Amino acid sequence: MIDIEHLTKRYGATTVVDDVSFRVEEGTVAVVVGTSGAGKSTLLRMINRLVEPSAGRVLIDGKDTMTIPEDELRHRIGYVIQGYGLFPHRTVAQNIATVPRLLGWDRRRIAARVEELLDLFQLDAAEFATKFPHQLSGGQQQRVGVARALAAKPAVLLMDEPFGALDPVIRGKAQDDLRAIQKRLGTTIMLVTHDMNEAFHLGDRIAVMDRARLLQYASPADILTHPAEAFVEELVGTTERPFRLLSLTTVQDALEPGSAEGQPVPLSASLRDALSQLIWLGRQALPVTDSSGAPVGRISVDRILRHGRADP
Ligand SMILES: Nc1ncnc2c1ncn2[C@@H]1O[C@H](COP(=O)(O)OP(=O)(O)OP(=O)(O)O)[C@@H](O)[C@H]1O
Repeated sequence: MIDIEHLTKRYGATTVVDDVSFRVEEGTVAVVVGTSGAGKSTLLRMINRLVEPSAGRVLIDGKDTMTIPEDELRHRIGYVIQGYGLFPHRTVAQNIATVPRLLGWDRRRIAARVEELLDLFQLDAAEFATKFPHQLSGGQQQRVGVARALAAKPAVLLMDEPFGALDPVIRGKAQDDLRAIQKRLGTTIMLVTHDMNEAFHLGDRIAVMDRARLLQYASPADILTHPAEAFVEELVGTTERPFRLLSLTTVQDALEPGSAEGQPVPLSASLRDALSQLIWLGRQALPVTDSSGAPVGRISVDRILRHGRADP
């Protein structure tokens, strides 16, 4: 859990983060969005004290970060930046082993951890452990960067535009993978991005910043349906609103009893994907199946449209 309390950063007469407070609950993902120069990266970097706050404080699991030695703090908090910051002359295994080595883990424990992480990130150890960063694709480097940040099992992971350098297809996959790994490990994540789709895809909570101030901190659905200020509404994109809302809800939440003809939709699909399939196939309703492929009901255009309204 991260508690940010009245956090402020000034450079001379300029305030770049202005009295920001919010809590990131344990095991959840908070995404910080906002325009360029809003203060997002500075806010993130105050969590691990790469930037010293001018005022306010940060507590991690209730402990004031000022009472934790800086080295220890950075070992306890994973940090991933755009470009991944991999050491070019170290192999993938050596990169991943960086923090465990600094912490004095023994060789066998480090080797086991590296293998475990390569496996988790779907990188075949026999092929990748001894490669150097320049021998990897952007997507593979990105995975190694996140694996390295997670090596010492940090409770908190900070990510600054972690997918910024990836093309849209790889980016979507990397986001899905991160979400799955985060759920599995229960890591608390604070992630900075420019990309609203990414914010809605990954965030349990979204923090909207503008000109050093936090304008709103709320769930994606709340940000969409109750934007605190005109700026938030604008940032979310009014034409995108219903589609974003539909992406947040699964077929399970709009399931109707009964059956329908046609290609079935999985229960776990988003309403956006279900609507897309309904439009494409020219149907008013389609059957729904669970993960075993068994029919469990139907999904209809009418029901989906109700979920995309401002006031359902
Ligand atoms: N070391 C510094 N000295 C002076 N000003 C700084 C320093 N670091 C950041 N700033 C200023 O603070 C403001 C916020 O910067 P920050 O990088 O936090 O914004 P951001 O929201 O992350 O922007 P972007 O999305 O473009 O990365 C900017 O106006 C920047 O110029």
